[in-house]
Amino acid sequence: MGFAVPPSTDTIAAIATAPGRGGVGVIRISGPLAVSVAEAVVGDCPPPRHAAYRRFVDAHREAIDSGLVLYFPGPASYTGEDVLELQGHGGPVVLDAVLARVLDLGCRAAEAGEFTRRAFENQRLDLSQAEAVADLIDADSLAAARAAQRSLSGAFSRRIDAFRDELLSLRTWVEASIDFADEDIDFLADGEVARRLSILLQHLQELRRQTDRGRVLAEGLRVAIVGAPNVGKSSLLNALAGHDAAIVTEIAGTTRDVLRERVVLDGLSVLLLDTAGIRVTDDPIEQIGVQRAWATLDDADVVLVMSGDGQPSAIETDSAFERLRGDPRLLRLHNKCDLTAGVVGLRDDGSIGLSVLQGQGLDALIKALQQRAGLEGGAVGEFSARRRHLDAIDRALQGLEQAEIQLKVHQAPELLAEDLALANRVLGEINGPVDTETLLGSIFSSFCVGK
Ligand SMILES: Nc1nc2c(c(=O)[nH]1)N(C=O)[C@@H](CNc1ccc(C(=O)N[C@@H](CCC(=O)O)C(=O)O)cc1)CN2
Ligand SMILES: Nc1nc2c(ncn2[C@@H]2O[C@H](COP(=O)(O)OP(=O)(O)OP(=O)(O)O)[C@@H](O)[C@H]2O)c(=O)[nH]1
Repeated sequence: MGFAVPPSTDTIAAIATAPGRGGVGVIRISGPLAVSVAEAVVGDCPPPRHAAYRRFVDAHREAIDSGLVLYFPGPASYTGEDVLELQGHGGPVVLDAVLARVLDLGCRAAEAGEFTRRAFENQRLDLSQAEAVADLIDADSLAAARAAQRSLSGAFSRRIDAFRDELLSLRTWVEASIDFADEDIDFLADGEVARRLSILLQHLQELRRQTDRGRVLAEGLRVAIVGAPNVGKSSLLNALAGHDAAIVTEIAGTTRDVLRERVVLDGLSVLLLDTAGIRVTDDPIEQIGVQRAWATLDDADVVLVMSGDGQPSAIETDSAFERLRGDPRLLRLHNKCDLTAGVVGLRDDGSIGLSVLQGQGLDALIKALQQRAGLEGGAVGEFSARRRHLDAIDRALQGLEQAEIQLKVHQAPELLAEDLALANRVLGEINGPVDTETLLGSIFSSFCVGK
């Protein structure tokens, strides 16, 4: 695809198991020195893909550890290069000693995510599959892990590729029609292009919905809480988190900064955001805090608006919240129902009655959040995804909408073809190859060392 990475010449090594004590600890080595490291440390290189039990020796032939050795010759390996695994005892001192020996033999300590980066560069994985490796490790619910596993095995990549094929076929057709334009056939007039374009748009919108579900699975549903002072926002946060994550007091305005808390609610990963401090203010220092709170709110998937039962919410009464009026992300909560004997749980108008103090109505809230995530009633996400992917799909959608305008309003087939090409290019960033070091760096640096 016009994107060549020079073969890696150095050999990388790292402890691949989690730091600390463990039953077994694995040292992973990838690169051209793999075979010679095996010969030096265990005396021989075992046959490919067959575990062999050996002593691991230091430079004086004294045993540091004993364990299993595995050799995967490239390209049929995780990284696509020669890979060696030394599976020893999982003690930190032992593992450090074996790693030090391997580094002495000419290997370099791997950076975070470098094994997977090599797998990507050697086309063992595409970019969204590489991201799925990290999402699988970071999964905080079984549903998230399953979705990440599906993306790792290519479920998401195939959907993107299939859509790009569809896009390409329309583009080829449009471009061919442009070439034959002087044959006096008005190809736009028969409506075929318009029909196919509208089907493409529908397909991409459906893919966007599924990608958003996958993003929520992998990254968690972002749930912000707003409301007047003292209505019980922090109490709700603590009740959902199951511990005192926020400070609860009877003094109004206790919460000063944005609090974030990741919780798993009935299998749904949720990032709770307590955005206190939104008010109209002339104080420049306060304004910074207010801006930060708004930025968090703008990013939220759901905005919980809490008021005392029977009281109007801050959205109605407080001009600072004006811009949230009518926002489809709102979910209204009426708290302190214990004081009013108001209806607890889901109400006819879609709002929810709670008594956080008595732990009532929380299950109705969790159910409503699951519904907002598109994952209620045991629905499964087909794949995991990230905000980066969603952004690319959004830009592609804009391209297709633009294409529709070119077609309907301007009847400009050349511009239409260009918009289709743009949509295709943008979607290409999802699976790569991409050659921007910043993007690759930001993706792989968030991995563990040894992955
Ligand atoms: N010991 C160990 N366990 C591990 C890993 C590892 O590297 N080492 N993994 C590390 O992430 C995961 C498994 N991932 C892997 C992915 C591909 C290949 C591999 O050798 N692929 C070849 C051959 C495939 C085959 O025989 O069917 C290939 O794709 O060509 C190995 C591990 C989880 N468990
Ligand atoms: N009766 C009753 N009191 C509650 C309930 N939930 C919270 N409270 C009380 O209301 C008071 C305020 O609760 P917080 O959770 O601090 O309220 P907040 O909205 O976070 O307040 P600020 O941080 O000041 O904005 C505390 O005394 C809580 O114990 C409830 O369901 N019923």
